[in-house]
Amino acid sequence: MDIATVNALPYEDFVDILGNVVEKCPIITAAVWSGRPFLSLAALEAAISEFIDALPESGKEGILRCHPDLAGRDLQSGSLTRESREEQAGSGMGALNSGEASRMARLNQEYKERFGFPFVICARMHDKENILRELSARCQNERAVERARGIEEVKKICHLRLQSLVLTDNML
Ligand SMILES: NC(=O)NC1=NC(=O)NC1=O
Repeated sequence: MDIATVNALPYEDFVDILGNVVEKCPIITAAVWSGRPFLSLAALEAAISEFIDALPESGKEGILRCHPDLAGRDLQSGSLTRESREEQAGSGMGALNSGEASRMARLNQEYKERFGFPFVICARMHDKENILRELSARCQNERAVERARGIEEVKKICHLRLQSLVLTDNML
């Protein structure tokens, strides 16, 4: 699908197709719909990014809380969204040994207790060793730093999800 097709989508289809580019936050897609027509995929992405940046801290933290833990309960119970399932599988979250799995669970819990929102990282850009290293390191940060870092990661996840749905302009 190219950006012209995206611009021609009725609202329902726009949200059906693009509603999960930010995990479990279709409100973001619903909000940017009124900004069409988008001159390019980059312009659509910028509209999403601007909507997120304009949110108060509570809104940003709400977006982070919509993300399932890496190698967490949702993965164990098979209730991840398709996108998250693919992302987590790709980074080896489904293939942790028992030591790695318990370390992930402990660090995720520690992170969440410290910040009040979950650790979020763009899993497609990391392997499991890197994710564990990042999680351990980022636990030491301040809340404001992690809120901003988590939102940066949300935008990377969104970028890759959009790339898989909409042809980038130079591919037309
Ligand atoms: N807590 C997370 O970082 N979750 C995730 N990152 C991804 O890239 N996909 C997820 O489900």
